Amino acid sequence: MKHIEVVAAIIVKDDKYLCVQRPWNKYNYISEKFEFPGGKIEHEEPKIDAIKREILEELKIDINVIEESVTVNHEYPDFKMTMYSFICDANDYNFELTEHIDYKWLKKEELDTLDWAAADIPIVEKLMEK
Ligand SMILES: Nc1nc2c([nH]c(=O)n2[C@H]2C[C@H](O)[C@@H](COP(=O)(O)OP(=O)(O)OP(=O)(O)O)O2)c(=O)[nH]1
Repeated sequence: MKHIEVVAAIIVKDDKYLCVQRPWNKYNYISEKFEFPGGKIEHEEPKIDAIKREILEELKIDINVIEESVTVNHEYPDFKMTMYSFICDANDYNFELTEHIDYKWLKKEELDTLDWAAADIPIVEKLMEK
């Protein structure tokens, strides 16, 4: 089974977390689900470079990586993934959605109100217990 490595940014602003909604996808289990912005690591790319690159591409903002958070290993029906998550902030939060269809800034106790991609559940749980 295909194995992908993904980086995800947990972007924090005033104690709220940026949650973004994926567009429609042929895999119904990730289609229109909420996630943390990010994407696949390129060949031999350092993880910090990957997350900064993905957020610049997806949201058009420059983020600061504060610390690494949970690493999730998850198996979907069609592929396996390892996802590295990072707590991040930004100097300018004026982002543009270039790929996602919606976003929400939520307080930690509100995070479980969204329909998350299954791989994100361990990250959400960790944030909620902070
Ligand atoms: N970025 C991100 N991807 C996630 C999360 N949760 C989750 O299951 N995924 C899955 C969805 C996708 O199958 C995969 C990330 O791939 P992607 O398609 O967003 O990555 P990419 O931007 O590099 O896309 P592409 O170049 O292949 O179009 O990881 C998450 O919180 N953030």
